[in-house]
Amino acid sequence: MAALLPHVSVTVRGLRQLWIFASSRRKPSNCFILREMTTSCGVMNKNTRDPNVSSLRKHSISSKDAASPVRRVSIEGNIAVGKSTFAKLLQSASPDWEVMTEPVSEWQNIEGKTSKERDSSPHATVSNLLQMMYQDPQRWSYTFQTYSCMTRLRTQLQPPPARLLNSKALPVQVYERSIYSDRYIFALNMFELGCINATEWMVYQDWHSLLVEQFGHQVELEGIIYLRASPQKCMERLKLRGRPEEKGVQLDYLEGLHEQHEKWLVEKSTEIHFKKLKNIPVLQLDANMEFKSDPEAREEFITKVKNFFSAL
Ligand SMILES: Nc1ncnc2c1ncn2[C@@H]1O[C@H](COP(=O)(O)OP(=O)(O)OP(=O)(O)O)[C@@H](O)[C@H]1O
Ligand SMILES: Nc1nc(=O)c2ncn([C@H]3C[C@H](O)[C@@H](CO)O3)c2[nH]1
Repeated sequence: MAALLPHVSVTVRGLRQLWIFASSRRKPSNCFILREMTTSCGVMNKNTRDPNVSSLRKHSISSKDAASPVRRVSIEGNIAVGKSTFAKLLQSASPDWEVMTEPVSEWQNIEGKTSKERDSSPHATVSNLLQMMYQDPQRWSYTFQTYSCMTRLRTQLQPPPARLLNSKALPVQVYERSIYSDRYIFALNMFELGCINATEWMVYQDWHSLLVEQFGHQVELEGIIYLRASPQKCMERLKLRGRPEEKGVQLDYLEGLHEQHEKWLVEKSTEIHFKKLKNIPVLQLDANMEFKSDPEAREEFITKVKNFFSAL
C-alpha cells in the first residue's frame, strides 16, 4: 500500500490504493499503517512455579511421546525482535537442538513459469511476494498468508535429522515461527486491519483447520518460546537490519502485532481452535536485553531454555 512504501510508482491500482489510503484517514479502520493502536501488557499465569513459564503440563503425556523422542518448539515474537539471532544462539548451544529457520527467502523468490515458458526460456520470472504484500497489503495479504502457511507447513513436516533421532539426551526441533502464528498473529491481524476481507478470512480459517486436523500430531508443538520486547525496540532493530521490503513498516503496525502476541501468549484471550495449543507451555524471555554483546545474559537465556525443554 502507498502508505507502507511512499516511493512506489502510481499505477491504476496505486491510484485505487491512494484513494483507499485517503479514505482511511477519515475512517481509520481501513489502513493498518494509519491505525492508532495501544499496546497492553498482560500478566503471566499465576499457577506456575517459574514466572517465565506458563501452563506447564508436568505429568501429561503428549501424543508425540509414543512415536518419537523429539520435542518440537516454536520461537515466536514480533518482527525484528531477534528470533533469528536467538535461533543461532540455540543452534550453537547444543548438538541435540536443531533450528529450522523461517522460509523468508522462499517468499522473496517465487519462480513463476508456465510449462511453455519453461521449455522456451532459461530465465524464470521471479516475484517477491513479501515486497508485494508490504506494497499493497489489501491486494496481496490473503495470497501471502496462503503461501507463508504452506511453506511453514512444509518446514514443520520435515523429519528430524538422524542426529536428533539417535540422541541420548533430550532432542528438540526448534522452529522460527509456526503455522499457528501464521493464523493467530499475522492473518488475524490482517483481517482486523481490513487487509483480508471476511470471505478470505473464512476461507483461510477453513483450510487452516482442515490441514491442522488432517496432519494431526505431525504438526503439533510441545512448547513455545516467546521473545518479548517493546515495539519501539523492535522498530530500532528493524531499522538497524535494513531489509529493503520493510522500509515502509511503521511503529503502529509493530504495536498491532505486539498486541496480538500478548493476547495469544500472555493474556490467553485469543480464541484458539486446537485443544493441545490451548494449554501449550510458554516460556517468556525478555528480548529487550542486548544479549548479543553480553555473555552472562546469553548464559541465563540458555539455562532458562534448558529447564523449559526438560519440563516438556
Ligand atoms: N538481543 C539483541 N540485542 C541486540 N541486537 C539484536 C538482538 N537480537 C537481534 N538483534 C539485532 O536486531 C536485528 C533483527 O534481528 P533478527 O533478524 O534476529 O530478528 P527476527 O526476529 O529474526 O526478525 P524477523 O521477524 O524479520 O524474522 C538484527 O540486526 C540483529 O543483529
Ligand atoms: N503479513 C505477514 N504474514 C505472515 O505470516 C508473516 N510472517 C512473517 N512476516 C514478515 C515479517 C517480516 O517482515 C518478514 C520476516 O519475518 O516477514 C509476515 N507477514
